[in-house]
Amino acid sequence: MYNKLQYISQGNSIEAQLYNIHQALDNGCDWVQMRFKNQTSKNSFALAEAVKFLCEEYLANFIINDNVYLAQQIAADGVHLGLSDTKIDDARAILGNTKIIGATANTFEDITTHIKNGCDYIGLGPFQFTTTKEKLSPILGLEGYHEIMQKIKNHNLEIPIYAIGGITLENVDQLIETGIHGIAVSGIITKSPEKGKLITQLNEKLYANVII
Ligand SMILES: Cc1ncc(COP(=O)(O)OP(=O)(O)O)c(N)n1
Ligand SMILES: Cc1nc(C(=O)O)sc1CCOP(=O)(O)O
Ligand SMILES: [Mg+2]
Repeated sequence: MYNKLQYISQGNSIEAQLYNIHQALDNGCDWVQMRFKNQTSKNSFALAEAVKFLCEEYLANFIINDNVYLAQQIAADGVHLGLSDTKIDDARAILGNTKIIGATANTFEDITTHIKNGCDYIGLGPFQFTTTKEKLSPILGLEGYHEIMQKIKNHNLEIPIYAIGGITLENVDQLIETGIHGIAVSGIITKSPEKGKLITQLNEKLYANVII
């Protein structure tokens, strides 16, 4: 089973990214997506190497946003690809079958296409407005999640769905009720002054009904 809480990294420098990722790991996150936009290859590689080392130390999953070749180069656990990024089958050909490939969806049709193309999980969003990402797709809201999750059930599709976009602690129970597998969050963790408490609360909610 994939972990249910994915932290998407933030920070405008290598140092800021590393600080934020280290804090998230140290306070209980076990899945990091390194999202470091508009950087030189040298900077991205340097950060990725350091994050890989950290994630190994904390036994956390480590995937990279957008950059399939970087994920291959540093042997990350996988990659997350958006609707305008590298195609899933091309990424699979590069990374092989053992790596995680996540894909962004905004509609039920996006999800069925991604499943056909062999992705491992879906990031479905945006749930609500967020300043973390520019050029957001149409906001889904709770109603959008209910509709799409219902269609997934009706078509007997099985793939982990992660809600994403402006999610706060207060949204998590209602999102879980729609049938999502987990959440991918950035701002609430980066900005939290009490990361340990927040991540514990998020994990308690996300794993409340999991029988081990
Ligand atoms: C888990 C997860 N879901 C969605 C996204 C968004 O990916 P994308 O649409 O490619 O946008 P950028 O993150 O690249 O700006 C994500 N990163 N992670
Ligand atoms: C990276 C990303 N992708 C989104 C999408 O809808 O595809 S929303 C988003 C931002 C997630 O960060 P936060 O938790 O700070 O809103
Ligand atoms: Mg992308």
